[in-house]
Amino acid sequence: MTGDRPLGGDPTDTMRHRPFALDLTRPLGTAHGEVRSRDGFLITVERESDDSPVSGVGEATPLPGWTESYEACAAALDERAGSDGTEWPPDFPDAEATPAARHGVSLALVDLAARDSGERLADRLAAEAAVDSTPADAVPVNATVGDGEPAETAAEAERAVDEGFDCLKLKVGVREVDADVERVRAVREAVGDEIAIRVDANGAWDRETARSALDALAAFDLAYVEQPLPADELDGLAALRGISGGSGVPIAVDESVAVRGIDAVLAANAADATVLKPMALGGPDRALAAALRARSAGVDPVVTTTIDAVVARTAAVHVAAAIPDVSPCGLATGSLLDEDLAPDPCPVADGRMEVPSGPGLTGDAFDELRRS
Ligand SMILES: O=C(O)CCC(=O)c1ccccc1C(=O)O
Ligand SMILES: [Mg+2]
Repeated sequence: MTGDRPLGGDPTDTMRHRPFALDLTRPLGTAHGEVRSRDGFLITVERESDDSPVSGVGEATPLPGWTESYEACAAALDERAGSDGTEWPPDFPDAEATPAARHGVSLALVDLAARDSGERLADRLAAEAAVDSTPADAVPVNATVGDGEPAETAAEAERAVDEGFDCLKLKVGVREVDADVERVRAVREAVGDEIAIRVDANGAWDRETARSALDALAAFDLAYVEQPLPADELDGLAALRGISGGSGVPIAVDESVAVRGIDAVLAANAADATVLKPMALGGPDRALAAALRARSAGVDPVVTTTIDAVVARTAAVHVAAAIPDVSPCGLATGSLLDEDLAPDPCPVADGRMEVPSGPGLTGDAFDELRRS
């Protein structure tokens, strides 16, 4: 056990979970393999101690590479003591061993607590983390573009820009470096110089390949290259950064944070920016804490998900809103899912996502989910 307690939690809370399975509209090609479907658990918690029952909802959608396996997540949720409300406090899922399970449980509890006190989830999280500025009402987001042929990738990028995105994230590392360079060139030519372009290699390259990729990609004014090396290679990542005479392309980490933790990443000086997935870090509270630690170390935090369903995506929007002046986040992924648990309460317009006004995640909008 990491021993940390969730926000909220009361002896009269009862918690339940049920499985769901959602397909993507089409597979998202990444160097880590194709993401085709998202299987997870919806978690509901209810407090029935007084006349006005309050409820909360959470989501645990594991993705190996970032979180525990589906089976380990299921076991952590099944085995959690106190799920019938008779034993409290329950064994809380361990943030390092089962981050997705902990995410689901802690989200349900903090949603309940925020609904109980009439606060937006973002406001509740910011207050608990002692953030002194008021969370935003909208957060900037990037468009997510999977692997594909250069013309296909450029067309998808152009569509995103037409929809109002001014920051694009392209998956790379599925193909040879030369082929990826042509894809990035095609996108830069298609969208012009005003659009921010990020690329995400998902740990595909070794040090030599990464160095030549960064040298070749330096021509395209990239905002950053995400996870150019495998998660564990913190020293290699530090060496790739501009400060040590590299290509000048900023480096972001993602898998490294999930695998090694934010403190190891910061101590190693491994990154200019850090991607933070609440599902991989054990919950919205832990993701916000990591973002604030990164920010104070001069590392730019970016909130994304593992293509989560609407409950966890909405929670991630609240986390992003609680980070002062957050950079574009990878949260505009609802359209990648063929179906979802509930209608999306966060419209995307002009490259920004609206933060629901609450209380909790989104007022009463998930109530039907809570009852199901
Ligand atoms: O950051 C984004 O734009 C969307 C999230 C994303 O790319 C992703 C989705 C599923 C699994 C891994 C990743 C990733 O960032 O590597
Ligand atoms: Mg990534």
